[in-house]
Amino acid sequence: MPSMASNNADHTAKINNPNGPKADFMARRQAIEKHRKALPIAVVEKRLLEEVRNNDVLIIVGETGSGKTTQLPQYLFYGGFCRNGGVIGITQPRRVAAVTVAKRVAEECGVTLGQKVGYAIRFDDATSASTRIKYMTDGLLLREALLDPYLSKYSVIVVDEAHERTVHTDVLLGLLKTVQKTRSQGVNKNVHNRTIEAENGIQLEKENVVESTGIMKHNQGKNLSPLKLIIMSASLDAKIFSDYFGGARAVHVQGRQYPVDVLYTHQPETDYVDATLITIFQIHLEEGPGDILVFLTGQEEIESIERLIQERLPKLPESKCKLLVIPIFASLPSEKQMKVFMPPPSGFRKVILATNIAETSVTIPGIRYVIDPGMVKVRTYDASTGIEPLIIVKTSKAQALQRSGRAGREGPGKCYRLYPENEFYKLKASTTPEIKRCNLANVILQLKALGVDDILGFDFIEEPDRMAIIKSMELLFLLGALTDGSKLSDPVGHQMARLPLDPIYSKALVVANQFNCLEEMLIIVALLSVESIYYAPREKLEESRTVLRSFSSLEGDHLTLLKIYRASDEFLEKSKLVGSPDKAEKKLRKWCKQNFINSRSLKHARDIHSQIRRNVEQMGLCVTSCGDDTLQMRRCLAASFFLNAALKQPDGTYRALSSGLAVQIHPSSVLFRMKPECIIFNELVRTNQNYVRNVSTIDYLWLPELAPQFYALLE
Ligand SMILES: Nc1ncnc2c1ncn2[C@@H]1O[C@H](COP(=O)(O)OP(=O)(O)OP(=O)(O)O)[C@@H](O)[C@H]1O
Repeated sequence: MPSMASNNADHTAKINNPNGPKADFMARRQAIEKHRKALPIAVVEKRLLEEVRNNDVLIIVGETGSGKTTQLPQYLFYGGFCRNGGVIGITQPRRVAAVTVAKRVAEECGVTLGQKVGYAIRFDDATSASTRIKYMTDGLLLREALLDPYLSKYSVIVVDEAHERTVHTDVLLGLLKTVQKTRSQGVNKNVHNRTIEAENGIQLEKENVVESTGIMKHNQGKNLSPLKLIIMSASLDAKIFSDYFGGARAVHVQGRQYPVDVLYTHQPETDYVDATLITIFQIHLEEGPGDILVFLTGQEEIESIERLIQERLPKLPESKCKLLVIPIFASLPSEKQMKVFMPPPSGFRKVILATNIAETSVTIPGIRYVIDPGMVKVRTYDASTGIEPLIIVKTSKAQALQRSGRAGREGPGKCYRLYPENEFYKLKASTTPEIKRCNLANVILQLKALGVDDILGFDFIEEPDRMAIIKSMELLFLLGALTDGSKLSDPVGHQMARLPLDPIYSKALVVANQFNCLEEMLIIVALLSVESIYYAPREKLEESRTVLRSFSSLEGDHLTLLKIYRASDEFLEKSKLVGSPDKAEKKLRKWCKQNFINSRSLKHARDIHSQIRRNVEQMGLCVTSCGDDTLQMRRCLAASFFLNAALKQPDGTYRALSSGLAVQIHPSSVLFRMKPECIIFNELVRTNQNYVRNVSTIDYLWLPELAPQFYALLE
């Protein structure tokens, strides 16, 4: 039976070579070289280098798959841009792209990953002193700027996939604009003991910064070279970026490697999940070899389609090959995410069910067919209520182009858009920048930590809503992160800025330290940071409720979550005593299934837990436990989440105290039937009703006692 894996030219080199592994290696290198030379960007290599030499800021727009992400950094390296030890930094909006592209480029350069070519993402640094081409997330580069405000080790920074306009990309652009200006003026010649208020309000040369960071000390008196800045994408409105950088030059790289045939439905689909399933099976039964990539909106949808495929597969007419379904979404542990990049076993066709995590930059070997239902889940923010609902909306044209661009990377491909063609033309050209639709508390915290005092005066590429800035500042003030003078408070604000969490959760950890229940809060925050850890198939709903009752705490969902986590931890530790770690993990997955727990979400929460535990320990906080004192724990929850308190009304519904919204306890909560007088909650779900999830019961009188800064204002 022929392998359905791919028609990848590179794969051919993997076939066992009778002349041994060395010949295999040579054949693969030759295939890679041939492939590189055939990329559309290869013919403009010299011109691009000239453009970078002549322009401090360059915008590059080129078709998906033309070779921007993998090739340009190599051209720059060989073009002499690392000559004085400078590093070429390339930012990506997503971790998975940073990792996989770095791996590919290391392979193309014939070097070990982490040497000349490396990557750095949060909690995972595969770079060394010899790294010259460094892929990283945009968020990571922002964190680097906290330690090294000049980004002094970089000679070139490439902001890739800028069209995504993540909040990190937007803030980074503002920061880079200032850093570039400062570096080109060479003001750093007399770095120490001076404070220069640069444009954007960033204090680049504060004495305390110089004193407090080794990197800055190292740079004292050193003449930093100018910084080159490149902004790249396949689907970018170059004008916005060009205007922002004072009329920066934009160049277009023409041509794509392989054609992608785009197909549309005749009619709008009423049920896109069902239409997706039908399309998967149709391709599988009727089309030639090649793997399938499907874009879905989130973990729950992916898991439900995964189940439906497995259910319907046996009923299909016999096909030449079998289907191997592999999910990929952000909260999946990274070793599981990497599975999508591996070739399937012989005789299998891969179907990858992905969120928009696989939408940009990545090349998944073997993909020939893309299914795009045209929907995406986005977080929004309502500044008037402070609510951040996740909603499912239509993609933009830019996203649709990126999605189709995941096919046609190793040969001609097909993209099935599950909507009529005229709908495509009605889509928004690009996605609304995240900064215009998100809670800005985290951004403000980071900007403050960078020394930007005047947030309203910061030169954003597109201004966020003033109201959203003010509301987010208010929130930070109420959380104690800002002083009356709007400076980062000491130590709370500084501690919060160091934690890679939503500010409310960062504050909860700081508060828990004071309540002596940091051990418990670390677990709770980790569990609140993942999608639901419960998993109950519809047909087993009653059974799951009975099983889960054994973990229920009458005091609420937070303590219930804590019990589940501890029970799973105890089970895992016991299993490790009698078997290998792998076997213990396997047993834990079985335990999860029996207890209707989503083992993927639990694993993700365990990873987050160990990461944030390391963070707080590095910050010098002491991880102590309040033991069985659940009263203390609930007081700590009230002190942490006081902004999300709600009071029972005579009709049995609740009124959220900060927004005034009428809400109800979600049926999945352990408090759904009990209906206590006063609650705090962590999530608001908007369907036809406003439901609150992750709820605990508290005493109303605790609120003015533990959060007088807010409840005194309400009086
Ligand atoms: N991990 C990989 N495995 C196999 N081939 C790869 C890999 N990464 C890249 N390629 C090949 O290199 C080509 C260029 O990829 P690259 O990511 O540089 O393009 P791009 O122009 O940046 O695309 P996009 O705009 O979609 O990010 C791909 O089309 C593919 O043929």
